[in-house]
Amino acid sequence: MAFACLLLMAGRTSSTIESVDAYLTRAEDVRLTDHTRFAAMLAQIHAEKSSLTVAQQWRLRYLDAWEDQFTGQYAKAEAGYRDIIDRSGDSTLAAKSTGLLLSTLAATRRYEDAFHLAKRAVVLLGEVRDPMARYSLLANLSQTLNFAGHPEIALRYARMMADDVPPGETTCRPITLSLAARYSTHTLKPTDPDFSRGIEACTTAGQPVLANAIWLTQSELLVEAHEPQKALAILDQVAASVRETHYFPANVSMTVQRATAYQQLGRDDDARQAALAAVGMYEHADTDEYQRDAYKVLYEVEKRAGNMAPALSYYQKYAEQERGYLNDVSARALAYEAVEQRTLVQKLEAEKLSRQNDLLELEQAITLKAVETSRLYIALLAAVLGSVVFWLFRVKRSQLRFRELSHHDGLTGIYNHQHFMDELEAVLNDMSHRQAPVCLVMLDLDHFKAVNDTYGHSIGDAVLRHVVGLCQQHLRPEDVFGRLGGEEFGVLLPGCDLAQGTAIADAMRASLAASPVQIDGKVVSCSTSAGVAFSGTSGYDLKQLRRDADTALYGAKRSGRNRVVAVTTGGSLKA
Ligand SMILES: Nc1nc2c(ncn2[C@@H]2O[C@H](COP(=O)(O)OP(=O)(O)OP(=O)(O)O)[C@@H](O)[C@H]2O)c(=O)[nH]1
Repeated sequence: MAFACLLLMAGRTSSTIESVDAYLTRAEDVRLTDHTRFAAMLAQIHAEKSSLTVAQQWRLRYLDAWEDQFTGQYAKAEAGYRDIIDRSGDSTLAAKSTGLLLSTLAATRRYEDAFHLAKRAVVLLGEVRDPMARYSLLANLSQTLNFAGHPEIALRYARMMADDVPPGETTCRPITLSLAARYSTHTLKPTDPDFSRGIEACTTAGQPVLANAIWLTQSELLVEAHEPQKALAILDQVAASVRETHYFPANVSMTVQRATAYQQLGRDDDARQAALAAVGMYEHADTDEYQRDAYKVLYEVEKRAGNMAPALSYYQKYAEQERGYLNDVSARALAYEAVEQRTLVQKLEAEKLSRQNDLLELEQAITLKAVETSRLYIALLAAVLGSVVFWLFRVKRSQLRFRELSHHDGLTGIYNHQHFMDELEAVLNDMSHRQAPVCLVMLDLDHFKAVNDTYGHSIGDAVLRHVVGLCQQHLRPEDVFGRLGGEEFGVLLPGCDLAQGTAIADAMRASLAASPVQIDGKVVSCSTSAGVAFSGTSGYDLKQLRRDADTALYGAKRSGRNRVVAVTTGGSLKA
């Protein structure tokens, strides 16, 4: 973990060009390798700030933020980086600022913000075209993920960097970050060949901060492996360079390692001195693994010397640091998990929304389908009902028509023989019950065969219809009129005595005789004979009445036609 802290600020080197842009580039390049010069260049360019273009002013803002971060003014640095990310419109500068803001947030223990930003940075990775900006972003992501306790992901980012080293860059940073991640996995040995490869690459690249970080990692592993002599040899070798860079984490790490190594060697005074120097490097109360290790050395040394009071005091401080450090580690892990969970929840919510949307669309589709189906059903039902009604109507009409046909004569429309007889039965029955008078009149056209023969059958039909029409003019609603067949008709006259019945029969006869039919320009004369039977003489029996009426009719024919003959009392006929 010490190595992860050591790498929270990493830089690069470059060349000299004579222009504002070149000047800014040169300042950026030397910020780590020659920080004093960088600070001077920054002051110089601020003096000429008014002549800078907008793009150059944003670059200056970026260098200012970097300097704020380097000098520990994290709030100012963060404001600067966020300003650049949000407003500069320069994707390369925004990517670089995102990377550095990541390390600033981690350094100030705002882990949740840092990991949240790391999530955005991963998205940004796909958008950044500038190879260098992408490379830097990968580096910061690797550091942040390692810091969050996910060295395996950090290692993958470091390998992505190694696979795509931009022109002008070396393998220094990928190796450094890869070693840092591997250190966190506790699988790194101090003899790993990457140490020498990394130190050589970083030294060649003029990156003393990173080269020192690798050295210090190797010595740390040696201390942990209880090989203090070898560790001290490395520390002696890098001491000057570490002091020269003024990089705080490296300086404090080197001092604490030295204290531990001395203590392992039994050089307690040197150990005490180095450990006190390490804790003295902190201006503000803080908790980290360096102080923890320093207080542990102090506690061990004082305990061995029998100084129990200071030993106890150092032990308490050691315990505080240990607790603080562990809290910090778990805070990082918790923050990382919180961001992961939040991202997961957002993703799930988005999926849920999408699913709900799908469901809604499906429901709408189903509703539409249901509406369509209902409409179809309604239409179908209406059609079925319509056809049923139509069918019923037709059936009824057919029934009525059939009844009409079965009750009525097709040519004249009056009752046919059968229905006439049925009606007669009913009416006679009724008359009989009431003992009311009733007459039955039988009509038979005279020489109708001659009409057919002379004018044809169709004119004969027309004459038949004409006859019926004329007769109906003399009949009351309660009278029953029927065609018995051919040119023979019957009329039942309820409530009529013989005289009334005979009179009606004669009225019909006379009307017929006086009304020749005009058809197709032809005048056809027609007469009828009639026989009348009366209930008063024949009774209410249909057969008897019919028989008597027929007899009377026969009498009318026989006595010359075109006349009415009635059956009187005793069965005699009267014209
Ligand atoms: N045009 C037409 N002729 C019919 C119909 N039914 C019967 N006839 C005719 O009516 C005539 C009846 O003739 P007949 O029974 O000899 O009687 P008639 O000629 O009327 O002579 P009388 O009854 O003795 O006066 C026949 O020629 C039948 O063909 C019909 O529905 N239409």
